[in-house]
Amino acid sequence: MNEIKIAVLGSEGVGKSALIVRFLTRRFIGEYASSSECIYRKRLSVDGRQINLELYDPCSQSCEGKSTLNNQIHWADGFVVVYDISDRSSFLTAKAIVHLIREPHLGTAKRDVDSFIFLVGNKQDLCHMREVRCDEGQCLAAEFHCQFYELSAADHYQEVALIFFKMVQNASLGSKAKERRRRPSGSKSMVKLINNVFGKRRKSV
Ligand SMILES: Nc1nc2c(ncn2[C@@H]2O[C@H](COP(=O)(O)OP(=O)(O)OP(=O)(O)O)[C@@H](O)[C@H]2O)c(=O)[nH]1
Repeated sequence: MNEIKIAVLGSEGVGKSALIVRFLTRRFIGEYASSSECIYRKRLSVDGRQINLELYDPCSQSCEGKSTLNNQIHWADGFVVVYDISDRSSFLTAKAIVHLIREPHLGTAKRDVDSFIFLVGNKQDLCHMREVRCDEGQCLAAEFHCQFYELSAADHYQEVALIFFKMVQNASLGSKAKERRRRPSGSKSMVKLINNVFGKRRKSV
């Protein structure tokens, strides 16, 4: 059984939890608890192989047990780096994160050869408020050898699912015999995910 670890990174409010919840439950809820970092687990069958997927959703706000970006980078096999197309500062943060992931000093070969980065411009449904052009995302992705997607967690279940499946597929091809490193604290099952979505502090759209 393969284990694939994917970190979903990006600045506060870009829709990291929305993307993960959309993938895991097919639903866009619109309000997500964000007071703690967590890992969601899912078992998948990809190309006939059983995969134990772990999805890391960091806490952007200050909270106990917060892992550093460096730890997140060392933990993950692949990265979904998210920005909000209607928020230029989130694009700059995404750029900094991608840069950091590609930094040679952070890495071992795992970072340079095996790591996969998908750059995702979320909230495409807010294109009337767009601050980041699509070609800017494409250029950044090309510069850092990432795959690029622009979508809306609110509107596009199929695209969201495709991103995670592709990432798992890529990472599973490159993940054989990888050493396991420190993992961020916190862990949530699907039951806790549901509680998390429905039961905690709410944020409005
Ligand atoms: N219009 C629109 N809103 C979205 C979309 N994705 C997420 N949102 C909204 O953006 C807000 C933030 O979403 P979250 O998923 O909590 O963002 P996050 O990146 O996990 O935020 P933190 O946990 O604070 O880091 C919520 O109000 C979501 O409903 C989208 O595709 N379109």
